[in-house]
Amino acid sequence: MAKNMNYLHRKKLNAQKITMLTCYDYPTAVLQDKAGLDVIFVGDSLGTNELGYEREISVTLDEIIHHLKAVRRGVKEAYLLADMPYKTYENPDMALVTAKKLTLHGADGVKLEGLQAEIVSHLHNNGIEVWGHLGFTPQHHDKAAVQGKTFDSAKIVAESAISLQDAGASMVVLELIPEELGKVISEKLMIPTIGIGAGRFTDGQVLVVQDMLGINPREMRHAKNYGNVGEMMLKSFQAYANEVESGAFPQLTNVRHMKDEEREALLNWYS
Ligand SMILES: Nc1nc(=O)c2c([nH]1)NC[C@@H]1CN(c3ccc(C(=O)N[C@@H](CCC(=O)O)C(=O)O)cc3)CN21
Ligand SMILES: CC(C)C(=O)C(=O)O
Ligand SMILES: [Mg+2]
Repeated sequence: MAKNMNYLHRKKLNAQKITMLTCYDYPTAVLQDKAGLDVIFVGDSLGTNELGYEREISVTLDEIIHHLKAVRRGVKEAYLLADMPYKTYENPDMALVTAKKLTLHGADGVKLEGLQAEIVSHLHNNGIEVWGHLGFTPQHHDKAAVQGKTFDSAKIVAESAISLQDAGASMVVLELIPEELGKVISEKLMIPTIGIGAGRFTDGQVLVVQDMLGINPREMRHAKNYGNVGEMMLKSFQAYANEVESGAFPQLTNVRHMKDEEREALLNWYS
């Protein structure tokens, strides 16, 4: 049976870690689903990692939906989450229109950034599963920096997480915060926390797929490279180009031939 919110909450109760990755295309979705990932996530990091924009705020709702539909076709078991893009949840009504479009196109839940308790409760009251996102939030912060390093700022993040839970959020993502704060919030909340650069003690982890595959050349402290896929792609592209130029590809095994009489007819017609 496909994974639902109940499954994710039960994992926290059983002290089992929740696994999550971003995903922006069909073939990657098929592989992540086959690998048994719990949550497959069409984030607005689509913009910077897949579409080549400078910032996440350039991503439109139509672009998220375009990729969400492709990912949906590949996901059978995992929970499918989609980000609400920048400026698409400015008030409760607009947020509900956006969230309904995303769920209509296959999202099991939607995620939004910041302490938006009124919007979270409106979506929750309308049957939408809402994920919060606190700490460093790319839609509101220009430059990546760890949030909640002082007691006062940490308390604000922790209290915001509690407010999101009280407003009806089902899950909360914690991005770029000290490990101590990630631990405190995860212990305090009933709902599961998913960390990215938030230390070892959150209820689950998420990474951007290009970072963990080694496609993104940028080294980031919070990420880990699990396979030099970027290097494999580069080598494959170079080998292909070299073989086409040298005539080594294609070979006899790659081609198809006509039946004798058809070939004869073609050559007769040609000459
Ligand atoms: N490729 C990619 N990976 C991510 O993890 C990611 C995205 N894109 N886009 C959306 C957000 C933005 N995130 C980011 C963006 C930048 C840093 C970064 O510059 N980190 C610095 C250290 C920052 C600090 O410690 O203050 C680093 O060197 O790791 C981290 C997370 C996480 N998310
Ligand atoms: C970094 C994660 C949490 C995210 O929001 C995204 O990839 O868009
Ligand atoms: Mg995002």
